[in-house]
Amino acid sequence: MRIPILAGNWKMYMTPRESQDMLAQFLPLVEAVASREIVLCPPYTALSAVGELLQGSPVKLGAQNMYPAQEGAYTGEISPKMLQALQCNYVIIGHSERRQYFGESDTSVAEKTKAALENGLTPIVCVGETLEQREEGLTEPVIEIQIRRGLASITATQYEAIVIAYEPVWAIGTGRTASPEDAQHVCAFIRTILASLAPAEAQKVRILYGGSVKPENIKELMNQPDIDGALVGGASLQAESFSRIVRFEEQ
Ligand SMILES: O=C(CO)COP(=O)(O)O
Repeated sequence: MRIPILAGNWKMYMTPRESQDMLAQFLPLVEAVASREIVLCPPYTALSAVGELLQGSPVKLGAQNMYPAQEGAYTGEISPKMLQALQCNYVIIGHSERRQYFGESDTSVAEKTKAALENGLTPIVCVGETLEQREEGLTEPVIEIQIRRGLASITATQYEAIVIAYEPVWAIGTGRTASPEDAQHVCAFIRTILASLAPAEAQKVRILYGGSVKPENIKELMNQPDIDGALVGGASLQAESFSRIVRFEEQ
């Protein structure tokens, strides 16, 4: 039984003050919700404020990125040790925006995934094809390479502790969601690759879908057998829409 995860990626939005306002509305709306994990990934500058507000609530804290070393002369970077000190449980690794704008590669994804696990953080490893790749029929090979290379640094038993997010690049922030069937198809494909890498753990790995998830489409996505949750961008910034996504059965 895989416990669903509904995770909000706030990207480069939300000051500490704005986060406070959002949480004041959001937390009462989700406090009674059981049998799922709720995760918020604010920007670094709001992690501390959000972490304090989440104490005693069922909502967990995640970061959007990290550097794969404990400390050192890496100006501008944040380490797993620093995230741990703020009681972060999750960290997003290899988001397509980081790959596209900041030169992240499958190699850096592999290093960061390993470092996250070694430091007790659950990595949410992002994969996804571009529109061009999809139109050329390359979705499966692209995803397969991202998974095999991005997870190359971990052992089979560590698979149980990772989360994968399938985020087709063409669906992110575009209002264009993958159909539930298309998303299911790719998530099932991801699980077959995981099964070839870690046969005993593949059924336990949570696979999330991300890309224009909204209250209106979450229920159908969650009804798919291989979709175990969602990684939500824009719709996680408002208490009303994200709480409805968290309470997906009621939509
Ligand atoms: O990139 C995403 C989450 O990581 C998805 O963003 P949107 O939900 O805004 O499309």
